[in-house]
Amino acid sequence: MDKIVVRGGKALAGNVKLSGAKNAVLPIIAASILAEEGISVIHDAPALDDVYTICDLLKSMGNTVTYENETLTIDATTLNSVEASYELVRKMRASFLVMGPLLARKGSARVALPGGCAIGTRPIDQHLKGFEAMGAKIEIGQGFIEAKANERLKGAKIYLDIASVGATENIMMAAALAEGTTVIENAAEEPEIVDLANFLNGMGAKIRGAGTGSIRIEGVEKLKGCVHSVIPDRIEAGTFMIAAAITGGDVFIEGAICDHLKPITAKLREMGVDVVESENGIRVCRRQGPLKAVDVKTLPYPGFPTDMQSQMMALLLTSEGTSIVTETVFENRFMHVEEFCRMSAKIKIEGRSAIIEGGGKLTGSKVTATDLRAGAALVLAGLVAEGETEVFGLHHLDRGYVNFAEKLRALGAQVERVSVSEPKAAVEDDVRTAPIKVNFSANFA
Ligand SMILES: CC(=O)N[C@H]1[C@@H](OP(=O)(O)OP(=O)(O)OC[C@H]2O[C@@H](n3ccc(=O)[nH]c3=O)[C@H](O)[C@@H]2O)O[C@H](CO)[C@@H](O)[C@@H]1O
Ligand SMILES: C=C(OP(=O)(O)O)C(=O)O
Repeated sequence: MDKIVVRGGKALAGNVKLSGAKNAVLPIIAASILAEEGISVIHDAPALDDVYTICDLLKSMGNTVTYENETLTIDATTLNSVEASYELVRKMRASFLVMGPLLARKGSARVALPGGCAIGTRPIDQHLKGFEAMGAKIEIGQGFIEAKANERLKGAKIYLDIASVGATENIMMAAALAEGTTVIENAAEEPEIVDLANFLNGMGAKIRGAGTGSIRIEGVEKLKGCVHSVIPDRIEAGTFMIAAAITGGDVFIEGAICDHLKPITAKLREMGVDVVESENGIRVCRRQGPLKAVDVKTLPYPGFPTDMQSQMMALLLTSEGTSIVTETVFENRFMHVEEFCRMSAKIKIEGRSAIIEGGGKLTGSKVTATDLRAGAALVLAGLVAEGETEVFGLHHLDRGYVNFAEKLRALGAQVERVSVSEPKAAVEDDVRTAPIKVNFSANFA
């Protein structure tokens, strides 16, 4: 077990290069299962624990996977199982994204129930509703969801009750090989859905409207492997934008797609931060005055992302005045508040809102990441806290950030990652959401 040790007080400066987006690469890897012919080559695949986990899952189903220099090569012609085991699905909910591709290609899938996690219950009813509308029979028992289609899936009109990212992706993948046309209404509009649609279209799918609330998929008979580059990670970009703003630094975030970052850019500007957009990245400039308090409400894209809520909260702690952060996407995504309070933060929770008294001094402390973004947010708070902050629970952070401490250090932060032996009980308590670290070279040998 490792911890990150941060000493506050340095303004960050320089250039940071983004990795590929976790939330784009995971569904793309799942979609690669749809290829009955050819090999998929996925560039800019970030070296993250979640990527290793989904690759292990693909391998457990007979696919051939290799990873070198951030490029994944997936041969799904050797697929010989339609089962996703509890051991792998429990490490990462996104494993459930193999259900749509398996069902469409093989006519059946047996996937362990993904269950809840640290940020909420996260049901999958909208995914299942979509599969059923396409003709699948669903059975749930003994901790597994079994989906079966006696014949090829049929295109259908599916209205999602919630614009769910995962349900939109799972249904889009299943519909790519279905007979006839599927229309997903109230579809999620996240950039990662557009990236997945581009990958599927590269495989031979016929998808239009990804990135809008209405996606139209004309099913095709066969899909082939293709070559694709994953989009840069907008949440990693937003995290570094806040790292710059919180320290009053000047950082260029190379590779950032400004359009994907509009809600974050808008909030930073409202707070008095100068943000310069350009074609090859985004720059957060050295700030002149104090930060202003603002209110933030998380919403599906293009609203403010829930995956940036805790990092934004860290920034608001350093602003002048009172801010209100309202979380509308997940029902339990304020677990980091207690950890911030260990650092002398003044935050009160009222229902789905957190009321933040900004401007007080943050003090270095021992804290634990409660989910992956909370891990990053605690490090950000540590960058401006008085004294030393130690952040534990890094298995969360490793799911979604490549070399976080190293990237911050290259910008001048006093951050290091060190090995510690954590108390056994603390590790066991967290087993439901803790991804088990896999030996990368061993898994991809
Ligand atoms: C791997 C990945 O891409 N993860 C992202 C994805 O998660 P994920 O795809 O799981 O998130 P969803 O968009 O599905 O969830 C949004 C809300 O809808 C609810 N819901 C979802 C599906 C369903 O069938 N029924 C239902 O009620 C969820 O409980 C949640 O409250 O989008 C989230 C919201 O932007 C992000 O925080 C995650 O980082
Ligand atoms: C909640 C997140 O991811 P996941 O859906 O994979 O748990 C996240 O990336 O912040």
